[in-house]
Order: sequence, then structure tokens, then C-alpha cells
Amino acid sequence: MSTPTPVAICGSFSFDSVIAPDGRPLTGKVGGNALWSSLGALISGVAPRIVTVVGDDYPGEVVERLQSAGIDTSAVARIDRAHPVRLTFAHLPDGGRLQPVPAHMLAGMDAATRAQFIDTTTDPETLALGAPTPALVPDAWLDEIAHWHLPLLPLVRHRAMVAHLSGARGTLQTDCPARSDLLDAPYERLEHTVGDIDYFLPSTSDFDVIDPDATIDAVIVRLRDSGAGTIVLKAGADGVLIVDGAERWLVPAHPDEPIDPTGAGDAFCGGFLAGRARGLDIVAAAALGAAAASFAVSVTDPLDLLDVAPSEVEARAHELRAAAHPHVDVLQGGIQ
Ligand SMILES: OC[C@H]1O[C@H](O)[C@H](O)[C@@H]1O
Repeated sequence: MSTPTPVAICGSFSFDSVIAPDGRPLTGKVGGNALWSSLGALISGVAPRIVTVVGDDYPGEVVERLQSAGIDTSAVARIDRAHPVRLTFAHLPDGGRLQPVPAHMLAGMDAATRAQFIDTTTDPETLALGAPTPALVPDAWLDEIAHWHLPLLPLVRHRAMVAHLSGARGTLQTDCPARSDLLDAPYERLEHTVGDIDYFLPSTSDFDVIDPDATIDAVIVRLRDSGAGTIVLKAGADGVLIVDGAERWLVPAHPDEPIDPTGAGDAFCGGFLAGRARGLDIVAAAALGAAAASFAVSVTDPLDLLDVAPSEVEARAHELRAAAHPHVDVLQGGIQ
């Protein structure tokens, strides 16, 4: 493997309470899009640097274990208040996901468990408190980092970070900004930034909010008309659709019965980032991301990914790369 170039991830850490697909409540888990995507990169062979914010009740052990595993946590900022980002997810047996968990799904739980299912992200102010700001990015990194990743951020923060990092040396990949911020005028809001993003990594559930009545092709065409570069569309169990210039590829998902799908999309983004840092072509990078995601769905505690050997991820990525194929249907009706 050639020496990877340095990568950085600027996103959130969180506490998550989840209803797993089998109905089990899993409460107070450490999580966050920056945590899952960093671990996705790590098990894909590249230790990233992280920019994030943690509250004073966030377990110090998490940051220490990441640092010991080779992840640079020097730009993790501690704030003097309770950790602001708490999310709740219900993963449905059919692969769907609800966030926050609706009240009727909490009805049968005891009071202590139910109390863990408070979701702070319905308040955009709280989400922004836990999100990184441009000022937290060390100046030296603007020259040193070859590839940046921004996981989901509130729209205002996403814009500020894209503006800051598009002037940096490295390439920029981002997830979709928070869907709740796109509802009124999704294309207009995305138009501000998509032209500055080298690799845009939304999911089909983002597309459902961006344009619920349109086909996947129609959304892609519209985003491309707005200046989007390469689009890498995460489609859950249907795999990943890559639209890169005139080329379209479909990378299948590894067939797993997920124990807890929380973090899969972010682990994909981390693996994809690692693949690019390792100089892989875009299809191989997506296969690496899909392999990382398949390990993420098999754990409930993200830190269990520290026990996954990059060679295991690599082997699975090879299988997925071999099964990837050019995808022409996107021009005719999408992958739905
Ligand atoms: O990818 C899932 C992660 O994104 C959100 O930030 C949640 O907190 C969760 O841990």
C-alpha cells in the first residue's frame, strides 16, 4: 500500500439512544458522525485527524482510545457544559429509520429508559453548539491536509466550513447538510455550496427530502446543473451509485443482517475518504467505504471497530470492487 496522504474530518460527537431493528433499546451510546467516519477511515487503513466539540460529560476515555489508535485528536475542543448533541433513532425491520424516535415507540419503556430518548437536535441551536467552526481548524492543516470530509452539519455551519476549506489545499468531500434546513428550498440552498464540493455524498433519504416526487436521475441532473462535481449516492442495502462525469457505477452493499445500522453511512464516508487518500480510483474507494460500513452495522458500540483489522476490511472491499459494475439505468429511471 502506498503511503496515504493526510486526511481530516470535521463533524460532531454525540450520545445516541437507539431502537435496534430487533426492537431492543440501546441507550446512551457514544456516537456522532465524526466518530463513526473517523473509525471508518481508520479500519480502512488511514488514521484521520478530527475537528469536533465535546461537552464536559463526554467520556474522556473515548478521545484517549482514538488518540492511542493513531487518530489525531489535538483539535477536539472541550466546552464547559453538558454535551449538546443527543440523538435518537428507531431502525425499522424493513430498513427504514426514524429520527427522532416517535413518542408512541417509547410508550412501553420504563421511565429511566424513556428518559434516555431525549433528542436535542430538533433545536438547531443545540446542533450548532456541538458542530465545529472554521476557527477550530488549525491553520497549519489548511496546507497539510490532502482530503477533507465534512459529515452532516447544520446548513449555516456547513456553508461556513465549505467556504473555509474550499480555500485550503486539499480536496473536499461532504455529506448532505441537515435535511431539516433544506425543506423550504432544497436546490436553492444546496446551490450555495455544491460547486465548491469535489465529492458530494448524500443518501437516498436526503433525496427523499430534497425532491420527494423526483426520480434519482432527476435529482442528480439538477444537482449537476447547479455545479455539483462527483456524486456518490448512498443507497443503503441497494449499494452506492457513483456519478462521475459521464461514468456511472454501482457498488453493491455487503449483504449483512444489521445488528445496529447507526453509523453505517458515516463509516462509508470515512472508508471512501481513506480510499482516496490511498490513491485508489473512485470505484475502489467506494468499495472500501461499503466494506467499512458493513463492519459498522455489525457493532452497537462504535469503539468495537477498533478491534477490526484493516486487512479484513480490505478483503471485503476487494469482493465488493469485483462485484461493482457500470450503471446505465441512472439515465433511464434510477436505482429505486
Ligand atoms: O452516523 C450516525 C451518527 O450520526 C449522528 O451524528 C449520530 O449521532 C450517529 O452517531
